[in-house]
Amino acid sequence: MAGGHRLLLENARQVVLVCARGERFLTRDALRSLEVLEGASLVVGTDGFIKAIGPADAIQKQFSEETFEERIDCSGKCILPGLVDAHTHPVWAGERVHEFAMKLAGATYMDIHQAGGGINFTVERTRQASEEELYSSFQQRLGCMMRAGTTLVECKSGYGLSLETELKMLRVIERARRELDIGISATYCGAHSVPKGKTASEAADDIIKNHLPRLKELGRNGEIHVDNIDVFCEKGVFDLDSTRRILQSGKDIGLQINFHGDELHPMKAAELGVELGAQAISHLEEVSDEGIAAMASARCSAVLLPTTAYMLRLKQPRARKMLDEGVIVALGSDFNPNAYCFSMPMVMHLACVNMRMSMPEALAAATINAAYALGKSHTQGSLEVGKQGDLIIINSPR
Ligand SMILES: N=CN[C@@H](CCC(=O)O)C(=O)O
Ligand SMILES: [Zn+2]
Repeated sequence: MAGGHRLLLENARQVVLVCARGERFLTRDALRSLEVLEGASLVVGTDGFIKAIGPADAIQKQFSEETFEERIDCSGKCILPGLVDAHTHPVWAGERVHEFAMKLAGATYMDIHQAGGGINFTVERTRQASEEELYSSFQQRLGCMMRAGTTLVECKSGYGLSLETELKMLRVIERARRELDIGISATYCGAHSVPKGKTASEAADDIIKNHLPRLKELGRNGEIHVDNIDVFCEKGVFDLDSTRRILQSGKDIGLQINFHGDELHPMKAAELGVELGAQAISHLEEVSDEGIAAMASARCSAVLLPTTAYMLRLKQPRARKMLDEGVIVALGSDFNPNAYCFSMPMVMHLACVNMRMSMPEALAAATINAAYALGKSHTQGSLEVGKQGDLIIINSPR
């Protein structure tokens, strides 16, 4: 239709752009206050991209001759960029409620892991599940995330460990990427735990010799698109050397490095990530001062996960120090059978209360900086002309 557009959002009390000058991330002073327009409207074109944002009367004049598939009166409401969840484990079968009871009785995450529970428990259940079962529960979980305002989510494999089940999980993620109205950044996390009967080094060899070449082939054929490579770099899981080998091999086939580091023990994972050119490192409860400084200068983003520290009663990651030193701080829900949280608003709230982030810092960390962690801040994470029309309207004046 000539002169036609998909959507007109009219006369919002506020349009929270987050940033307005094509910034790929926000740090330091830029986090003191975010870009906000009062009494503004926004137009999304038929291609799904933002065509105009501005004062309501100016947009009304500019588009007076145009038609829209849908118009929404946003009077008294607030428009925000869709939230970006930079870290989730959303494809799995079974549940681990008995482990929650064990933790309440005093067991640590690693006690349970070393006894064969935790990730390995979920691996058993996920191996037994059909692709259809996994897709069905995954779809429901994504629905819950969307209802809480998430429009772009990072989704990891990692409850297969064997090539067969890792590929089953990645096919499930690929299907959702094609069929559902939510943006997905897919992560291969075959090094989430060391499979029974193997050492970390043997598992790394298997990944490098068998898993990654197959992923490369499937990517080339257009069957499965994977964006990131992840490893759980932790004492008693993957040591620094195995982590280095896996991440470097993933990078060699074109994947962005985005991994779990310095969570339960100081491992110098941040230093390793910077050395390898990682886009993002998650957790970082135990990161060193040198690791923080290195991440800041390398523009390697820190994906902080307030639900994990809360659930496992860990010490909080040092968000304030990271922010003060100019690290690109992002947030993720860490949704997984151990941390059952779909909601980025809840994650922002925990980041403010428990990690002492300000509200603008938390919102930037859940939008533009989380998009940066996924290498997608050129298209998502703020409301700017030319970016995807991923947005949420909240029934609140500010
Ligand atoms: N720490 C490693 N992985 C997940 C937990 C996964 C699980 O326990 O199933 C995390 O990020 O918290
Ligand atoms: Zn995780």
